[in-house]
Amino acid sequence: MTVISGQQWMRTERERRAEGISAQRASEHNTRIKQRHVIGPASIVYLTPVSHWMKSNKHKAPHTTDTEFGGAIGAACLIVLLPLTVLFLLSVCVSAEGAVLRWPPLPPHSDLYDPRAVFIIAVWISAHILLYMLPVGKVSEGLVLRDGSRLKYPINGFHALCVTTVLVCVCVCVGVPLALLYELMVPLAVCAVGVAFLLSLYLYARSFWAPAHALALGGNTGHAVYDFFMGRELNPRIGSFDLKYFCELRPGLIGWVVLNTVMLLKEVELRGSPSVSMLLVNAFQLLYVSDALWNEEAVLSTMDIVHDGFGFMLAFGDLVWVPFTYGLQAAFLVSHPHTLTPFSALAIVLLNGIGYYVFRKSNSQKNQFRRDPTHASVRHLETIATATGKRLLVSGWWGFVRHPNYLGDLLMALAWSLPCGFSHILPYFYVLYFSVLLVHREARDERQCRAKYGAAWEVYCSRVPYRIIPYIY
Ligand SMILES: NC(=O)C1=CN([C@@H]2O[C@H](COP(=O)(O)OP(=O)(O)OC[C@H]3O[C@@H](n4cnc5c(N)ncnc54)[C@H](OP(=O)(O)O)[C@@H]3O)[C@@H](O)[C@H]2O)C=CC1
Ligand SMILES: CC(C)CCC[C@@H](C)[C@H]1CC=C2C3=C(CC[C@@]21C)[C@@]1(C)CC[C@H](O)C(C)(C)[C@@H]1CC3
Repeated sequence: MTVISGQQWMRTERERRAEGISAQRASEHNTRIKQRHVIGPASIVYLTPVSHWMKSNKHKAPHTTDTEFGGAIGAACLIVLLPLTVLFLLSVCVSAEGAVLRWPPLPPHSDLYDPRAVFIIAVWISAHILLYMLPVGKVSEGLVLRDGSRLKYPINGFHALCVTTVLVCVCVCVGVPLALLYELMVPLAVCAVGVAFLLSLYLYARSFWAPAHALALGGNTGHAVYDFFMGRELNPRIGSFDLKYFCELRPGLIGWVVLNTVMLLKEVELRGSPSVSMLLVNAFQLLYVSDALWNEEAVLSTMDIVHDGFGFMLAFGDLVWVPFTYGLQAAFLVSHPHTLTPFSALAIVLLNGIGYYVFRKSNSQKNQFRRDPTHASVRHLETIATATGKRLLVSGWWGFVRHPNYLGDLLMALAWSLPCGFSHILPYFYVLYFSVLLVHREARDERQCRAKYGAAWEVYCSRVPYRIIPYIY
């Protein structure tokens, strides 16, 4: 066991910086507040293996003891069930007779694989690797890592989206039959699942060569299946190419809107013109993806980049789950047309607009506050001091609920489903899954913040009692 002075964790962030201790390590110092046993007025004993490792042995790999998703058994089930879920949802979506409780016939073996799908996925990923490596846009630094270093990231995702949009427009103008991809949805998804598995195996294998400080604190239990799922290495890179950052925002997210366009083209091919519902789903989701890429730098401080290892969960999430399930509404509308009244279309646009406003304003307010708390747009806001030296906002958006950005995101999710009507639950899959994801994510973040900020977090919770939905949750 390691014993440190009781005052050590109370130092301000500036003092720690002066001593060359990273912000992340500083916050980990405070994480220990929760885990300490005071055995005398000025001494603290750390009990968890992770904190013990951090303090006493920088060169040994972390050993994770807290597991999520039901541990190794839960992870094993998810590794099998998630790809099956994607195939099931796609099969139901593209079949006009299919329903959640009336399964369409399973696609024959031969329909699962198509060499054209392999070619398309290979070209798609290669093109985005090239676009990522183009020396355009600025280069930003990520948060400080455990070893005190900061990684550099290219901020050119929006360029990649623009180039892709131009290429898609050119293809449409010169008559490339993009609508054909609709028929290839299942083999494309199967191929993407293959890529996610291969990538995760590579990530798992290479993590054994990574230095201890490069491992994520959450994915190192020593149990192969669990660690494969959660990811052992935090920021795996080949040279300066960051695999996690690349996958998080490029092939999957941009692939999602391209597949939406394919659905729109297919609808035009079948019915002569796009429906209002299809146009709304396409426009809303394009806005969401454009926003993510326009604000690409903000992703560098998300939980996924800062905290989570890169394993099957994120590889599959980024490369399969996002492109093939987030746009189910558009796929659904191709085989289940739905006509909206002008009034309901207007109401849905309004709902998406409100959701987007809350999502963007709250995310920007926090990002601005974290970057520069003295900036004119945030300096008037009321805050609480914490022992880490960082402050917590208690007015403005973050004084409304503890996760206003999740609330906005959920309102948008609902607006993406409503254009499909109420005949089927399938278009509501995203909003249902997303509610579960955000409630789980909120609980994870809450745990981390409580450990990081201790008493200050309790004060924040009493000042802002609702997590996501005012007066409800
Ligand atoms: N479409 C999708 O599938 C998904 C979308 N998202 C979206 O991504 C966005 C980012 O979400 P996520 O990364 O989960 O987390 P958040 O952007 O909500 O960030 C949480 C962090 O914000 C800081 N924070 C919390 N409360 C305060 C406060 N009162 N004042 C100042 N800082 C505070 C804390 O970090 P610290 O104090 O260390 O700065 C906390 O850890 C959200 O809009 C979410 O909806 C997320 C997941 C999936
Ligand atoms: C397959 C599992 C059950 C769940 C996998 C979860 C992932 C799909 C999501 C985890 C966090 C994500 C984020 C976005 C997309 C979904 C995943 C990868 C995000 C890029 C979407 C666009 C937003 O504007 C954002 C804030 C940039 C998001 C960041 C988190």
